[in-house]
Amino acid sequence: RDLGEDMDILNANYSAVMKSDNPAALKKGLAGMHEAALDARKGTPPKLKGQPADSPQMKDFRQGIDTLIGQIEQAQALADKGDTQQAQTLAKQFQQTRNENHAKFR
Ligand code: HEM
Repeated sequence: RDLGEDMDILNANYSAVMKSDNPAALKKGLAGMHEAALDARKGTPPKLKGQPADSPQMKDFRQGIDTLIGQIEQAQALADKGDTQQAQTLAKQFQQTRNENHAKFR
């Protein structure tokens, strides 16, 4: 899957997460985001095409994805405890991670 596809999957699941009004839908959306983020981690932004995988910018890109993955996992832990409200509050913060990284890499 290419990075753009993973981003579209992230996006669709993020909408589902923010709109979800029941724990099952929330968990499903978070799981979808997690899977897409793991695949995105293997990708290369078109802007960085041709760079070696260990270039500073590529490392920074993966760091950004890792930040998102960490946040998703925190939200999953809350959702698993039944803390739906808290999980959604945390999910709002994904936006900042998205925006910061889009400014750099998109
Ligand atoms: C909630 C988190 C995020 C959402 C919902 C999201 C959503 C999107 C969407 C909808 C696109 C346009 C995809 C397309 O061209 O079809 C995109 C592109 C992109 N995003 Fe994200 N994104 C998120 C987080 C991130 C993070 C954390 C990074 C980097 C560390 C990132 C890097 C990129 C890049 C490089 C592109 C351009 C891909 C391309 O043109 O092929 N995104 N994103």
